[in-house]
Amino acid sequence: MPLSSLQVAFLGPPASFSHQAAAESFRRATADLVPHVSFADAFAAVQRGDADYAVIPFENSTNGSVVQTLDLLADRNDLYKDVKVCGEYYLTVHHCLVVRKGSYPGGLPSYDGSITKLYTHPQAWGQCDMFLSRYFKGVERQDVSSTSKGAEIVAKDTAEQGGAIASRFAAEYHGNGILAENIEDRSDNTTRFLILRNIQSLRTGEGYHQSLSIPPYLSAPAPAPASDPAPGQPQSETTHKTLISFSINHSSPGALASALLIFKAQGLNLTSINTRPSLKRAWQYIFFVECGRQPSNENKDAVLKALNDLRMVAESCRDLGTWRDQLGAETLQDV
Ligand SMILES: O=C(O)C(=O)C[C@]1(C(=O)O)C=C[C@@H](O)C=C1
Repeated sequence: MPLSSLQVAFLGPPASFSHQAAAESFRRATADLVPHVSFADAFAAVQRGDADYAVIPFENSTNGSVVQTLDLLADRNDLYKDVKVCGEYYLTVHHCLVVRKGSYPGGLPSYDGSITKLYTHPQAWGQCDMFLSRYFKGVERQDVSSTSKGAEIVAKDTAEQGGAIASRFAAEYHGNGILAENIEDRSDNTTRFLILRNIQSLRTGEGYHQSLSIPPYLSAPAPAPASDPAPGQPQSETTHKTLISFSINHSSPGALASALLIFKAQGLNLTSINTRPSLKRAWQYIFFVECGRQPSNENKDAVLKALNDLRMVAESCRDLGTWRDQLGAETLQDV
């Protein structure tokens, strides 16, 4: 029986950066890319099984973590208990100042300062700070659900002179003009997206990945090689990353230090730590720890052991998934 298309959720409307990341990361699969109005909707679609995967921004090289995503991963109300990370994708993000088609034909050199309102996703402001301070100081800013939504508003609303920060793709998709291109502070501006799946779904299990010829990083952990490597030698060059969230009793001295030492004891390399408020008590946090290991026979149970030990010292603890690093081992060591 032919396999039906994969359903891949992304933050819409079409032509958002999330759309681009979804299209690029599933380019080798037969997939329907389905827009959702919020990250929460995309998480819910994966939890319900309406979507096989979701492609969700996690952090940006200029502006840092996407807190909305961290809050959804924190899952304080147990809404997304089967949603886990199975891959990642890095997208270089170039922003444009998008305007209504036909306005400002002379471009930025002759821009007269008449734009009264700017629209974009909250993540994009901090990525274009220098350009905005130079040309749009004091102009009202309105957060919208995505960069693409901002471009759509500018195209439709003829009552005001609006501008949006969005991609060239979004400008063209919504029929806009472009006042300035590459307005991001740093030319290497990159957003890392996480690829989420439902761990209960057979359609997103490892066997399914392999039968579909979809990107290898969606089938982490990697299968063991035919012959065992020499003791101490890694099984593959690719680092496996794991994301774990936990909360601890802050009143106990050294509780956080003890929790972090567990990763070291298991030979897991900590690559990032994020926090979000627990929302149980003020000034108490949920910690998100990302750790990496080069898979070897010696460390194949390292994550499981770390989770078991963590459960002894943490108030709560959750395995949010393991996947193959897409940056490459050398780059990871440099960071
Ligand atoms: O608004 C979009 O186009 C998105 O896909 C969201 C998002 C984000 O939240 O980081 C994705 C990439 C860019 O960093 C800016 C915005």
